[in-house]
Amino acid sequence: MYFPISAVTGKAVVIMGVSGAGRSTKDQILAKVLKCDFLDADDFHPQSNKEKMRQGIPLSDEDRIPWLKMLRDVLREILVAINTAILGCSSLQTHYREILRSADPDYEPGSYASVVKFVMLDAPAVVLAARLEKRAAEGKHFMPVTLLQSQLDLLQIHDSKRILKDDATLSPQSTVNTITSFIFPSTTLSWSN
Ligand SMILES: Nc1ncnc2c1ncn2[C@@H]1O[C@H](COP(=O)(O)OP(=O)(O)O)[C@@H](O)[C@H]1O
Ligand SMILES: O=C(O)[C@H](O)[C@@H](O)[C@H](O)[C@H](O)COP(=O)(O)O
Repeated sequence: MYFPISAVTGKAVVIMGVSGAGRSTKDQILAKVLKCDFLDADDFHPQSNKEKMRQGIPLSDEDRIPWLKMLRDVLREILVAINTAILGCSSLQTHYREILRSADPDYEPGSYASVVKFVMLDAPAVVLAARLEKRAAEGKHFMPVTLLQSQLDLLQIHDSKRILKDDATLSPQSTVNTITSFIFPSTTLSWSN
């Protein structure tokens, strides 16, 4: 199927939200459909951060900021190479998102005018808790359900006009369609593989 490369160059989309919102699931589908790089922020956490979360201790700014700066640097390399990336990252606070927005070398702090865009996956806490419990019971993940409340408490979306909200209870295909038409309006999607 025809896929216009020019429609998806030099952009980054961060799929944000609390644990269990479905970031990893949807990012992977989105990156496949858009044929672009996919990054999972969890892969960039130092072992100490993962161990902390495994023990049910929420991360602090001191834990998150070096991790976010590393993600910013990786995104910047992609943007400078005029490529596109989808990043799944909690990005719970406004100042965390500012670090990621500054991956755009032209970004003026506080302006929100960055090629790094945010989409928040939003779901009721009861849905999130059920997903995390199921995932943990399957032994698939280090993140315990007991950390969900701390994530919800930390979630700050004062800049919500700059964030596309998406209903995380809908199917991944529906989310991908919403995100694609918002961020890459001229893109022809290929669902073939
Ligand atoms: N739209 C959805 N409907 C039902 N279950 C979902 C949906 N999205 C994700 N899940 C399930 O919820 C759990 C958490 O999803 P995941 O993508 O790992 O979330 P996150 O990366 O945001 O923590 C996984 O077990 C996944 O299979
Ligand atoms: O900022 C944080 O506190 C973490 O990044 C956190 O938000 C993230 O959810 C965990 O790393 C588990 O992530 P997943 O549930 O997506 O694997």
